[in-house]
Amino acid sequence: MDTLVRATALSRQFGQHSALSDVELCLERGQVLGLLGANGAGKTTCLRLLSGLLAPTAGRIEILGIDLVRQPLAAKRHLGYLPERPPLYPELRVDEYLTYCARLQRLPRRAIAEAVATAKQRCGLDEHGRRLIATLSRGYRQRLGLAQAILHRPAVLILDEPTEGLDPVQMRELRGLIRELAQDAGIILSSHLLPEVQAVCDRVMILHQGRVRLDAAIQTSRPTNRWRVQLGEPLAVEALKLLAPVAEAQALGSNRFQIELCEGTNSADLARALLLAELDLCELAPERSDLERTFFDLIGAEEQHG
Ligand SMILES: Nc1ncnc2c1ncn2[C@@H]1O[C@H](COP(=O)(O)OP(=O)(O)OP(=O)(O)O)[C@@H](O)[C@H]1O
Repeated sequence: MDTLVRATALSRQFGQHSALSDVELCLERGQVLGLLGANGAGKTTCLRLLSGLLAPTAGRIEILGIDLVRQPLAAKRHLGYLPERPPLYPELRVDEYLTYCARLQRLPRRAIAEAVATAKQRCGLDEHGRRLIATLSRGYRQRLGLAQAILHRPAVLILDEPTEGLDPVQMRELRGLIRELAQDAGIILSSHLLPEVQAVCDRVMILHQGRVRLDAAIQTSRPTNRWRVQLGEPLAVEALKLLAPVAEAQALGSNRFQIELCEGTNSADLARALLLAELDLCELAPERSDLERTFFDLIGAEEQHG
């Protein structure tokens, strides 16, 4: 395994407030690690520590084996960082901005034009080099933020809520780009959106009040095909098991059931089968994914909106 980031016993206090406590984190090449948590859980603090923008109160961070606190310049050479709001200058053109960032990254002068062209190409900005940043849409600003983060081809990319504020099409494109970038790098991103983490990450760390509550691989092998059904009147669960689309059924109450559908069938097949059996269907809703259930079990439904 090629370990890119290792954080041990990482903590950060703000006065008396403990924003992050005893976090252990490990990122391998090719991996996308998602930090998931409600507002104020400590995600941004964690990412700012890992990117060297904030000093830890305690603990150690190694980037490709280099101590980030003791050798910040050497370690940061391997890091690309996209903060929640990309640091853009609206009065500059895309090319000017990326050239400026390449100089800040101390890329050799002769390598700058090619690095800018490659970053633009990877982020779908080929046609936009001459545009003023002030005139870019939110999605394109985010792409530009990502382009500045990958200019120097870092081994580690740290992305703070990368799809925040994007429309669904832009979101999908950016997720595709993140997966593509992960082919030869390691990526840590934060999000408070469960589907986002499920769509793009291999591992998830759930943070709650600054502590890691779960660190686990994401199961992508089989999408859940479980549904919650409420009928107008009580029914024995065995009767449901006889319906063609139903692979498994479990009673949650006299008229409420959790149903697992057979492969190749969907909720419309289930609804049709229930109606054909002259059952009074009151509600049919997708069951929460495993990650969603875990999140709610660990953190509590009320914190989701906190
Ligand atoms: N500079 C600071 N000074 C004081 N407290 C801070 C500072 N930065 C963060 N905090 C506190 O640390 C805690 C964690 O904040 P953080 O921004 O890391 O959470 P988050 O998970 O990124 O939240 P969000 O999803 O809202 O961005 C919060 O209670 C926040 O108020």
